[in-house]
Amino acid sequence: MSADSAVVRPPVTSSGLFAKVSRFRGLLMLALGLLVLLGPYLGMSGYLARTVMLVGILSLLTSGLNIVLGYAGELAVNQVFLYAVGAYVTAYLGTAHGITDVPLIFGIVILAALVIGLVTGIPGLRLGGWSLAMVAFFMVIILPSVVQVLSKYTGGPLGLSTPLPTLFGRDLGDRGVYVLIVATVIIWFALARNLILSAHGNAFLVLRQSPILAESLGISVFRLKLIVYVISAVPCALGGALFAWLDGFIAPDTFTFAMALSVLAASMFGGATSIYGALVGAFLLQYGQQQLTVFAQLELVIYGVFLLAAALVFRNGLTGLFRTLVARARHRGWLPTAPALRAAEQPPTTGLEPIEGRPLSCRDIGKNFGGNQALTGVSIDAAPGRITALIGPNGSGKTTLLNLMCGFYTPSAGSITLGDTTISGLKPFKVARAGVARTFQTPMVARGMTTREFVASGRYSQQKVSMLATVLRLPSFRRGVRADDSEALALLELMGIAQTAGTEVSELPLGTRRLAEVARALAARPQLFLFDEVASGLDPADLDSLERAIRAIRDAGGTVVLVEHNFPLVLKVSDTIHVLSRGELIATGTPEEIQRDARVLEEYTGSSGAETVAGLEADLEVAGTDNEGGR
Ligand SMILES: Nc1ncnc2c1ncn2[C@@H]1O[C@H](COP(=O)(O)OP(=O)(O)OP(=O)(O)O)[C@@H](O)[C@H]1O
Repeated sequence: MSADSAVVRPPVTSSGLFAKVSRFRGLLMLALGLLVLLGPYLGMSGYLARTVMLVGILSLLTSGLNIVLGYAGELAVNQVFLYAVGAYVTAYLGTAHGITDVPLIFGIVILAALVIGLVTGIPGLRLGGWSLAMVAFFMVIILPSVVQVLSKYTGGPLGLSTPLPTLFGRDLGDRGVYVLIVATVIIWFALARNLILSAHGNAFLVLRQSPILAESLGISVFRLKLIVYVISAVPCALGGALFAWLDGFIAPDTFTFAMALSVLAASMFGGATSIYGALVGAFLLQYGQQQLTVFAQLELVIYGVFLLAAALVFRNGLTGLFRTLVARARHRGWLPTAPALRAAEQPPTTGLEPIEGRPLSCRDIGKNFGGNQALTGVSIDAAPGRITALIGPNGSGKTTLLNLMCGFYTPSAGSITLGDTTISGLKPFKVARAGVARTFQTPMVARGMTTREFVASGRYSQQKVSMLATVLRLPSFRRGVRADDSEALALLELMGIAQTAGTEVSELPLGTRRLAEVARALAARPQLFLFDEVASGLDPADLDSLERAIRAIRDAGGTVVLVEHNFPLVLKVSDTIHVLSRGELIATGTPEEIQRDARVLEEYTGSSGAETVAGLEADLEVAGTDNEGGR
């Protein structure tokens, strides 16, 4: 199915207040930004202008933390270090070398941020989680010592004065600095918004919520986290340069641990996963600081209270609270609901474009979990254009074998090949990129994405639209969005759930989520499909859709491996069935052969083969029910 032949992007059907506000939200934000930008020319007081500038600078730092915490899930609170680097580089170049040109300084500062991001991020992210958080804390703690050691350049405890910036040789006065700061903030948030509201932003969401899902989408978790971490350094360093120009003087006591906490508090209070939450949080913190003298005396205590309040009362900050209230109001009918995406007015798609399935071969596979021998000498094959089922009682090793096929486990013995490629031992994201897609026993979906976006995320590793094209909204970005949309909608239609395209995927019922997962797997256009108990929890209508989809994949030439407890489905769709018991392969055959296999009947029913097929089905069905929602 090509993007072009697929379903046309469905029209938005609702009108009214919501649609109008959504359509003009970008314009409203821009108008608000312009109003603030022109503030000094419209009679804004000097005090208010300074507040706006400080809020803007703090929001840049908070935005840096939001990106790394809210989207990469890493508590890297090193924004103040990068802020200091930006400020000192600007001050030093201005005083020692007379370099004050804004684009040049911005270029140097961004480069410095990227280098520091890479140098600290590579080891920090390799160690992961708390180690990275410690590296980040450590960077802030050692800051005064670094300033002292480099006092020849930093002025040590005495600080450095900073000449005013120039733009192409012309001095920027106080108003010019104001415009520069506000314009930088507006541009940064516009670019950040473009990145977050894109396939890359959706990949960030998946990355934070489920590294396992990210890897099975072909995303290198380490690489993407590093990219997010490095990007997050940029606004912090720019904020430092702007602060140096704003105050005209910098000293080590500006870059304190308390400031690091204020950035964390602003992020928590505004909402770490909201694009504009950084502005809300920064405004509250900065305004509070200026208005309440008690703030100066009890700074750390107040930040602590802010953090506690954010953690206990509204975990996604004020913007999250706002979103929840709006959702509730919509639910109760007090506000118009979001525009529903209508299924395309076309008959359901019944076929797929040809898939170049490749043969899967597992040879003498053994898997040992610290003394627990989960698999021993298992050899199975799965051919393109055929459905190969893997059945067996609970604990017989089916999921272990599936996890070996997709790289989540490495075999203790034996090897797995897909066509000519040995995939055993490869990292999961490399196996995914080699052409393997899977679903999970408990569907893995990311919160904050529509079903359409979730299905399109299956295409991410083939994504050819760069982050640069995305933030600048170049034509290639728009082409990518159109292709993603039409492909995702066509696949949702194939699964019979096109009407859910605009619904939050994590809110779908279990059965529909399973079908969305199959559509997501299909979107990756893999050669090998691994379905892990995909039928459990489906009602008859969903089961029909699933059966149709599995057959469509087979008929298109895909290689399908089905781990399943739903025996009627297995019997209906499979070409070959492998039966595992206690980690060993006990039978291989067609559905008819397996139904008559004495060893299989004995394994399932405990008898020597006299039991009926109905008894076997019943046993397998019970096993399926027991297992539902297992992992
Ligand atoms: N990560 C792990 N660590 C230790 N043991 C494991 C691990 N994963 C699986 N096992 C063990 O391997 C054996 C096979 O488990 P597996 O989940 O593959 O069985 P299964 O056939 O998929 O069962 P089910 O139908 O219940 O999903 C079990 O004894 C299980 O306890």
